[in-house]
Amino acid sequence: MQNPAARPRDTIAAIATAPGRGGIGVVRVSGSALLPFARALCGREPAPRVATFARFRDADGGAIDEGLVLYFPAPGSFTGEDVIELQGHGGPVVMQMLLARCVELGARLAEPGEFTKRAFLNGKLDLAQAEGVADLIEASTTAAARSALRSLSGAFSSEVTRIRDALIDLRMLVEATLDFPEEELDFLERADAFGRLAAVRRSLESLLDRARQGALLRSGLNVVLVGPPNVGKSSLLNRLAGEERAIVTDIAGTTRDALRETIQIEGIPLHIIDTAGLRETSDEVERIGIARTWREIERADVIVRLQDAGAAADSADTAAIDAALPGQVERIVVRNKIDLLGQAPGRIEADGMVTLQLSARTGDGIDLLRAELLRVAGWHAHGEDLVLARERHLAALRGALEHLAQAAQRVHALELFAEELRLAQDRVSEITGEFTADDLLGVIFSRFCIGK
Ligand SMILES: Nc1nc2c(ncn2[C@@H]2O[C@H](COP(=O)(O)OP(=O)(O)OP(=O)(O)O)[C@@H](O)[C@H]2O)c(=O)[nH]1
Ligand SMILES: [K+]
Ligand SMILES: [Mg+2]
Repeated sequence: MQNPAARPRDTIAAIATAPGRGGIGVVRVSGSALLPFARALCGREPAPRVATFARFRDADGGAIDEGLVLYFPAPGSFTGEDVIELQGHGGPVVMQMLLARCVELGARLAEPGEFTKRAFLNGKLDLAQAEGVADLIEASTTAAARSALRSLSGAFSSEVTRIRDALIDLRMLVEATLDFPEEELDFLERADAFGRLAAVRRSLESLLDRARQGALLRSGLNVVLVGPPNVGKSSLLNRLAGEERAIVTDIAGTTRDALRETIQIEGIPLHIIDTAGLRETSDEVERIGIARTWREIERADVIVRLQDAGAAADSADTAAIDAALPGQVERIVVRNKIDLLGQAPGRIEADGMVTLQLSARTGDGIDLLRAELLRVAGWHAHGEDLVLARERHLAALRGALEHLAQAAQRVHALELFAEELRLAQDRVSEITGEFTADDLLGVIFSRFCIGK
């Protein structure tokens, strides 16, 4: 747990509403013993936890704005400290004046995520819940928002805590037997220690699976459209996006800059990237565009490699592209323009490689591509129990599972068995922040927005 002496005590303030003009703007202040602050600002002490009308005053007693003041005495507040919220008129100038007045009264400007960080340090939220706050604000789909709310309300944390507790029970059992070396295996078998280890592994695997699905919801996938010029990459982007985003012409080398368009399939954000067609060229601008294509390919989660359905499947240009593409990235081959050949849409799987036949122009077969994108993304969960995981959570869950796999192989060396259980427990505890380095906290909270 955190050292209480290390708790921050200075007063912080920030505009908590989004920048720009709005009907209402909120300045949030957190610190200790804020009543004198409120008296100086509002001319009187607001009652706790009720909305009080007030005139916000400058140092000379002149009005800056009028609105509502809310006062949450410690520890019954978001941060666990005294919190004051000033609801004024949502203009950027008046909000800045109100914020400046708070600074004049001794507050300093809050860093990004500092309110939530204080809530964490004061034990109001664990780390996974704090991340849920940021993820809810940043959620780009309704499914992502629902999962973030589940994390925020502690559903993810309590699942993690249950697994941690099962590991602690198991460790206690194993460590208790270490003193009786003759009977230890017998004793552990009677206590079903190995059955319990298998059960913890199953719970971790299930959580990791749902966390992986959640990670997909959170950040989506980069899907890069590549191929020779004129095969219809830009047409396919437009078809997937449902609008004319990219320029389409019959001139080879039309697309230069990579163009990115985010679409949703079953709530999963997919970042579709149209690129410059790959070929040898002496055109300087096109060459720069092609260099950008390769940069996008490096960042791809899925590559959709297009070819003209009328061209030979193993034509020299597509063969050269295939040879240069990274082998470990998921790849879908699309034979486009089947309308010109009068062919029906279709899906062919051979040697683990899926080829789709479709027409970007007519839209025939586009559903096959959508379904294929979900399939290669590994999307299969639809339930309410998704976890909006971050890479850090996935790494911790994977690490814990590795230690448990090691433990399962060490049942004849019980000290090592116990040690692997301890390491697994540490990894699981990283998620809720019981066991987390300070520099990691800095990284996590600095990515929040100001005022949160
Ligand atoms: N008949 C037919 N024509 C298509 C289809 N898809 C694209 N085209 C045409 O093919 C030509 C090239 O399409 P683009 O989408 O610009 O191709 P691209 O791959 O983006 O080309 P570059 O940006 O130059 O690399 C245009 O004239 C499109 O109208 C299709 O499915 N059927
Ligand atoms: K073109
Ligand atoms: Mg193009």
